[in-house]
Amino acid sequence: MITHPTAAPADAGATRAVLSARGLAKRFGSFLAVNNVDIDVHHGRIHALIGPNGAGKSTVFNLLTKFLKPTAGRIVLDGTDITAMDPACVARMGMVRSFQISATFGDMTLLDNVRVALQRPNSLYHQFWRSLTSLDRLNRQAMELLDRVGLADMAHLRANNLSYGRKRALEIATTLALEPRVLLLDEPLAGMGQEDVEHMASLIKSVSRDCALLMVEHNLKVVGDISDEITVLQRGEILARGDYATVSADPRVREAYMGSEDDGH
Ligand SMILES: Nc1ncnc2c1ncn2[C@@H]1O[C@H](COP(=O)(O)OP(=O)(O)OP(=O)(O)O)[C@@H](O)[C@H]1O
Repeated sequence: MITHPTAAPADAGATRAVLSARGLAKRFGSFLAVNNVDIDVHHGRIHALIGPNGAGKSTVFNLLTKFLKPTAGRIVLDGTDITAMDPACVARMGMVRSFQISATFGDMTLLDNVRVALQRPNSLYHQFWRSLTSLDRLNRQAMELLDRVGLADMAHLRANNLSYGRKRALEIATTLALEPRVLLLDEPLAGMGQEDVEHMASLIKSVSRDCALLMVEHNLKVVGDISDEITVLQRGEILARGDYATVSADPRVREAYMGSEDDGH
């Protein structure tokens, strides 16, 4: 079945979207980079934003995370209109963006990296920081997060000593310290070898159980394996959306990717 680009997905009403955008548009001068994009990201689900180079994925990502101001449209987070809010404000509301910059400190141990993240103002654990008795709790929590991303046995290594893939797993741990309601990942698999890709893909899947997750990703094999819903952009507009079987069978999507080097299959 091919879904109409502007129609809401069939099961969109089943759970309320944590993050929702309607009629999103972005103009750079006279160039309309994004036009009339609707998107819903649900708790416990992975929504992948895909499309050929220049389709508008990063622009939509930056609009949703408030790094760009939309020319038109509305963005709602947990029922609150965040269209006019700044990135720091939406971060405090639980929208966490990862991978646009490295979030780790190379000279610090993995444990300290996660402890720093747990002490950030928008971390729910910040409140424990001041009291000495809370240090045990902080350490325990940091170790739990490292364990969750498969790095517990390296807790006392310096982050600089990690492989690229493990650094990114550490970034996930520091991101989780903020207890995101919505997690936005910008090309989380970029530059990784196959083994790291598989580890990161299963990590993303496991993380998504506790939040609403949106990722921009070029690796279509992984997108197909772990996404619950996919939005395909082309020239700034929604070309198709639905589950992987739906969008991959859509002749318009196939045509959009023809000749593209992005297909991870
Ligand atoms: N700040 C800007 N000023 C002018 N044009 C821009 C700006 N940012 C993006 N664009 C243009 O908007 C279009 C969409 O770009 P965007 O980076 O969102 O695409 P993308 O799908 O993320 O591409 P890629 O997969 O190559 O990263 C492109 O034509 C790009 O040149």
